[in-house]
Amino acid sequence: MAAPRNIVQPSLGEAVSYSMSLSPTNTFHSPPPGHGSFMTGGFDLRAAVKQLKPFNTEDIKILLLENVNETGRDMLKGQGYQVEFLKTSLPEDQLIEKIRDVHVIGVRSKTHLTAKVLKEAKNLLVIGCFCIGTNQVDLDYAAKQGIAVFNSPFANSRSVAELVIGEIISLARQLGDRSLEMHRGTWNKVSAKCWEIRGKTLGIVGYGHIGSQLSVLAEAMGMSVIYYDIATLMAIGSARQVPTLEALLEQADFVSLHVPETQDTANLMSAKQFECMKMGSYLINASRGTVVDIGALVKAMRVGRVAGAALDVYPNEPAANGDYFVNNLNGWAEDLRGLGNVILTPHIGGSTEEAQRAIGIEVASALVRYINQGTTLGSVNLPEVNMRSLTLDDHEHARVIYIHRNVPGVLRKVNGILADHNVDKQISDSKGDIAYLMADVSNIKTEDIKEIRDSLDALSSRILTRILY
Ligand SMILES: NC(=O)C1=CN([C@@H]2O[C@H](COP(=O)(O)OP(=O)(O)OC[C@H]3O[C@@H](n4cnc5c(N)ncnc54)[C@H](O)[C@@H]3O)[C@@H](O)[C@H]2O)C=CC1
Ligand SMILES: O=C(O)CCC(=O)C(=O)O
Repeated sequence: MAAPRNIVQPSLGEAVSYSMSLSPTNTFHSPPPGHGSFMTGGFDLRAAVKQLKPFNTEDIKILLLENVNETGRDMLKGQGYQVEFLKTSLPEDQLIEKIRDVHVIGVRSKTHLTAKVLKEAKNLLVIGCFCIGTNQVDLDYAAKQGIAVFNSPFANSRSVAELVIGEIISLARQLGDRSLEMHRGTWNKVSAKCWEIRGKTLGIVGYGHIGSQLSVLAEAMGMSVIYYDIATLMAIGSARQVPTLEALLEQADFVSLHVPETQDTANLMSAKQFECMKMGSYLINASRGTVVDIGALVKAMRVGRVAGAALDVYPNEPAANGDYFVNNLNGWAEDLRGLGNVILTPHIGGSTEEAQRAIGIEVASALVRYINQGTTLGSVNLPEVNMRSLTLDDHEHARVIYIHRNVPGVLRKVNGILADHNVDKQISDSKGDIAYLMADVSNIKTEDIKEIRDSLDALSSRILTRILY
């Protein structure tokens, strides 16, 4: 069982500001800040939001890794937080050194926030994954430490789907090879084994945000779409769900993978699955590197079972740009580089200006909301609890946030502590072993706040107490 953490609470001080500016040229495919429920957390605010404080905002230390977009950086800096920004990920030893000190960390897909790393993060309140995938974070461990995790669930989905459409055509026409040959000075005009994609069958594995978006685009290009998913999902357009992965592999000319990294998806495409694929079919993987057994893919390509592949993700990816796509990192790298009609990209599926700007804003907004207001709306590892913001009309109010182990009798004890105060509103929810309670208390004096905090901290169920006022 995780021990309760003692967050170093920054000193009492000035209120925080909720202002932010946006470039008028930005296009958003996620709801922008200030748009309906996005910033207000589902509530239509009629009165001015009260700026809550337990801290000087400049006491909040944020570490942003992996070149998080400037929209997100600016928004966090605009709050007055201390923001350190690095373009790359960090090796584990350096990450551990840095994470000891910070209240917030922002990462993308390459920074592994394992239990070993998070154990050292004594002050960490919240993690922002500026991407879709959250497999790089030990979500359970984080929850047990009371560390909230937020991501951006669909802001780069369209970018991935568009990349895949480009790759389907490129593989069918062997564009990568023709272009390489021309770069080397060779004119090689061929039509053998080059195809139109019209009328071909695309098999999508994982029909979530990206898979379903790809389905729409592929049908618009004249393809037939089938999909396999562990959930029964509504087909979009004329797409058709098939009952098994094998059924999909037997029918598809192009197979595109869009599943998350889980225990079940490790080596989802292995020797047995390649044998089920049609002779001369194509594979695209822009999900996670662990989903494909690449050694088995190389073999399937050498015997012509697979006529081309586009890979955007790899089991081991380097922390920074450079000459890293070699066997030291992944044992089969040279084999892949030697094969014809293989498109290799450095995990750029979500790397567009549009996606990165939208992700920056979406995740930074969630972080600001969590730090300043305590609402967990959109958290991937804590129960989602949302309460309307305190307004300027709410004098002498405090917002009590108590993250605790989900064990019997806690609410009775918490309500005992709050019993002599006027609890205006209270919400509690649980997710597995963890529960999150928020209560707005009125007619409260500064000395009451300390007493409430000390009493809550003394409960055996406590993971983390925060009081915003
Ligand atoms: N290459 C890149 O830059 C990017 C890669 N990704 C990756 O793509 C993945 C998918 O993204 P979304 O579509 O947004 O996720 P999503 O969560 O919306 O959809 C995933 C779908 O996969 C299904 N699924 C899960 N396990 C499965 C299994 N064993 N077999 C079949 N279906 C299974 C789920 O039921 C769900 O419908 C992400 O988890 C991430 O790892 C996401 C964005 C960018
Ligand atoms: O762009 C990135 O850093 C990661 C994209 C990705 O794989 C994701 O969003 O899950």
